[in-house]
Amino acid sequence: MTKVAVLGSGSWGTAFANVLADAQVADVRLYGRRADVVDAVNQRHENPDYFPGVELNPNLTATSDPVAALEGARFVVLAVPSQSLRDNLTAWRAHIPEGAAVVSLMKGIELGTMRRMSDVISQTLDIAPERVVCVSGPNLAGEIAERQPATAVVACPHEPTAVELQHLCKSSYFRPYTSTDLVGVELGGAVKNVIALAVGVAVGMGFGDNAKASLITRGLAETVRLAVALGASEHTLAGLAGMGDLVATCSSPRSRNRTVGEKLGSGMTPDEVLAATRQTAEGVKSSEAILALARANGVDMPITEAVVGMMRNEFTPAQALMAFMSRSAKPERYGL
Ligand SMILES: NC(=O)C1=CN([C@@H]2O[C@H](COP(=O)(O)OP(=O)(O)OC[C@H]3O[C@@H](n4cnc5c(N)ncnc54)[C@H](O)[C@@H]3O)[C@@H](O)[C@H]2O)C=CC1
Ligand SMILES: O=C(CO)COP(=O)(O)O
Repeated sequence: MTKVAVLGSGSWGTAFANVLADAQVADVRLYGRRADVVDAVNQRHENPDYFPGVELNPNLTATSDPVAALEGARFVVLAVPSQSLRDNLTAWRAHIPEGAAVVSLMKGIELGTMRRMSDVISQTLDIAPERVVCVSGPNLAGEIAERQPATAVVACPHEPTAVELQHLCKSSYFRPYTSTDLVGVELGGAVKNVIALAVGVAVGMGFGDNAKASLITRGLAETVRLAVALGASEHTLAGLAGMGDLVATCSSPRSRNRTVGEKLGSGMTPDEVLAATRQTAEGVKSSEAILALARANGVDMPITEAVVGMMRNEFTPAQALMAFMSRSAKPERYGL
């Protein structure tokens, strides 16, 4: 059986490891830092912190020893916060098997370097981009842990590797498609978190579906502008990792990013919101990196700019709305 190591036993690491175990074609080992989580997965087939009452596949085993998790792995799946990926990888690097493909589940851009996660992986591990895969799409972890139906995209510049992972994670409730457009798939996942923050702000301010749909649609337009400028195909952004994920995240009260925005929109300060947020809301930090990336490439991203301004406490949600609505009148454009 193909061995797969999943490193990170938070929300998505646990749910994706369970998808792999349910697909029944891989031997899956989940690494977690916390002994109590590891014990609960092994003994009660549950991760009570994230999915209380949800029964995980009994064949899914967990360990708090990364070396044991990584031994013999054909795929190494990474599910940690984007901003800690580089440090985590540096610690794990020596134990990642030669020739293993490395899979990013992250949806963020590194602060400071403006790098996509696949780039951080190939740089830190000194491996070719063809060995790096990204899985993304409309994948709210809670729904997937409950085995509700979902689709996703498995992206890798080396298509056979994407197909190999596709077979390992295809199950009765999880339908993965493949793509070779790693740039488009990664940017779709990272930028949608920022747009979900903006949608959350609108919800928190008490606005309705017109405002939400407007932000989703113009959010997609600015995502496409950035992605195409960086070499992605605009078709990718019309697909599951672009529009699909944007719609799911912006519509779901389960989204951490949308929830952060909602709190901001309802009058809490950025500091108060962050103090009340326990899980990873990638858009908070990635919005800064995405805005820097946009500016470096001459791309206009007004919604991202508004989110950054609100998170920096430079202006209020009401001021951000005013700034957006009073932009110069122009023809509607999608993409560049
Ligand atoms: N939760 C979801 O619905 C989905 C999340 N993602 C992405 O997956 C990535 C991981 O997110 P989640 O699993 O939701 O996050 P989480 O906050 O639930 O879990 C993060 C995990 O990383 C571990 N970790 C390792 N080093 C860490 C450090 N230095 N600081 C904090 N935690 C550290 C934590 O112990 C924890 O197990 C993010 O990029 C997120 O955007 C993607 C799709 C769905
Ligand atoms: O990426 C996700 C859904 O695809 C999860 O979104 P949040 O991180 O906002 O919860």
